[in-house]
Amino acid sequence: MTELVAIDYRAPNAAQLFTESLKNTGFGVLRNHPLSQERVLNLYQSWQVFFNQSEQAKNSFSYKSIKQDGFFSRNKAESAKGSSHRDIKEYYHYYPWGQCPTELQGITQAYYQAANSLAAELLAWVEEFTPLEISHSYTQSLSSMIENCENTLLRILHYPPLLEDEEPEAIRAAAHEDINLLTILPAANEPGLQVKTLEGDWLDVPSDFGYLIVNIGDMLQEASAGYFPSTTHRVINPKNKLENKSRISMPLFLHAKPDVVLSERYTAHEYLMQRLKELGVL
Ligand SMILES: O=C(O)CCC(=O)C(=O)O
Ligand SMILES: [Fe+2]
Repeated sequence: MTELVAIDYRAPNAAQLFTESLKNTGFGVLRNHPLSQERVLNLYQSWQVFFNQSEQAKNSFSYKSIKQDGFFSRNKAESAKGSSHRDIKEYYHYYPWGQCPTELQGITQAYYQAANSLAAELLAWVEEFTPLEISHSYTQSLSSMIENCENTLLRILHYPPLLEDEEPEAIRAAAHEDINLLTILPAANEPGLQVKTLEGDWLDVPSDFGYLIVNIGDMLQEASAGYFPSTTHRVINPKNKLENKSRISMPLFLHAKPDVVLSERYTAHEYLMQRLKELGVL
């Protein structure tokens, strides 16, 4: 794999091309997809206003450890598994049942629903093009794993401009794999996302505005006995002063219902709890 090519969501063979890309690289990039750019841009701008507030104002939405909805300040941000530094970021975990600033509730919920429906459709594409010998071992259909799941999470991330008082080894998001089944992520407003190739090189993910980046998470890797690889990715720091701006991004993490049996080793709930402990946020 040397580059990721964007697939037209509306092409007749999109489902097949997309699933092949996920299988071969852990990532798929879609263009011409139904999540409106205008809506995404509006959310970036509105959440930037939220993040520009004082710590005190933001902390009135502080997350609660078990439920995990709400604001994670920079000094509570997760450290990637195996990393000894916190990522240089702050973020908000939005669930339709969770806390949300009133002025952001309407647009955020509308986006959550649209993104959740698209993610469900993409999971159905993956299911359709899973070889039978692999899908035989799914304990239930992929589509039924997510039905009415309340754990699907919209994370709104803000990576502030660097002040140069950060720990020297800390980066915006250290190398990690996502926990869930599938992640869908509109291109952020600034570059920085990189994916690790099978050969171990870091590759820039195309960040043209309007692209949708999709990746496999650990739960789908676990449920498919490794057939679909959960790919390592990271967000690097701005390369120079000119690039040293706020960066907003908005992944939706599609989750399996807690009681879904992923494999002989884990239910979705057991797996999630183990991973949250590793990230230092439980
Ligand atoms: O900010 C990004 O582009 C990616 C964020 C990410 O990988 C994550 O939050 O899991
Ligand atoms: Fe991630």
